[in-house]
Amino acid sequence: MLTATNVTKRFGGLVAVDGVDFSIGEEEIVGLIGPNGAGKTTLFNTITGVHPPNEGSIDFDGEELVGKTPNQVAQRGVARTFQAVRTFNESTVLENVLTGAVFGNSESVSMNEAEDRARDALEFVGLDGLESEEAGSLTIADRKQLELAKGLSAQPELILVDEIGAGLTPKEIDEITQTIERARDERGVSVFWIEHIMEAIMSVTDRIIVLNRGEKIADGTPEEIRSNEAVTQAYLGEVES
Ligand SMILES: Nc1ncnc2c1ncn2[C@@H]1O[C@H](COP(=O)(O)OP(=O)(O)OP(=O)(O)O)[C@@H](O)[C@H]1O
Repeated sequence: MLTATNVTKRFGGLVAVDGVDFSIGEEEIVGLIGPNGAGKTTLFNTITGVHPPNEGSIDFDGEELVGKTPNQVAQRGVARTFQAVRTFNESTVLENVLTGAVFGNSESVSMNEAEDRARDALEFVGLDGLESEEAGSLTIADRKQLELAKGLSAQPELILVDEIGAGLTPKEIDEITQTIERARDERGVSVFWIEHIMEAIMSVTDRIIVLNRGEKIADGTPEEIRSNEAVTQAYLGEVES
């Protein structure tokens, strides 16, 4: 579905992402981990057109994403949730999801259809009944589910999830993990997921990609990553520095 080749992103003299190759398959949940500053968010930004790579290509179902604007990438079927929750707090829960349903779809969607998709996404994440609440009044956990609903309302083929577990209790992390797994199982969505909370990412991913200082240092099943020497060293380096 998505095949990235030699993706490189520089900021001045800093190579934030350095010649990275990876792929995401149909209905696959792939984790993206690595110490702080490893280049994870930058890699997401290269996919979504926010920071196009200086080199490399990103093929999505036979189409080149490099050169497309963030809007075009979204409309092509790649949704994204953000690390810092970006809800419009004064707007209602339904209005928040409507923005995803209207702007994320490639075909032009009527307002009625957008509202149906938004309500459906809210039901999917368990926020039905809260449509008229102000988004700012939701708990952190519910605001994270709302972020997922915004992404899913665009009916994407791939959703990029950025550190959705931060600040949640173990039970809430479990719930959000289940929503992500159901998105794959029931809606056929592929997931590329940055997460620092290892238990969450180890439990549901098919594969994990590890970045360190911009380079891909491992790509394998959770079991393989757990016992990978280079990965252990990268995280130890982080603790020591
Ligand atoms: N817009 C930017 N301009 C300049 N440097 C940047 C920019 N965005 C990121 N960087 C640098 O690129 C490197 C990779 O940062 P990035 O945010 O991608 O890492 P990360 O793995 O997502 O880290 P974290 O886990 O802390 O979120 C860092 O050294 C960072 O300072």
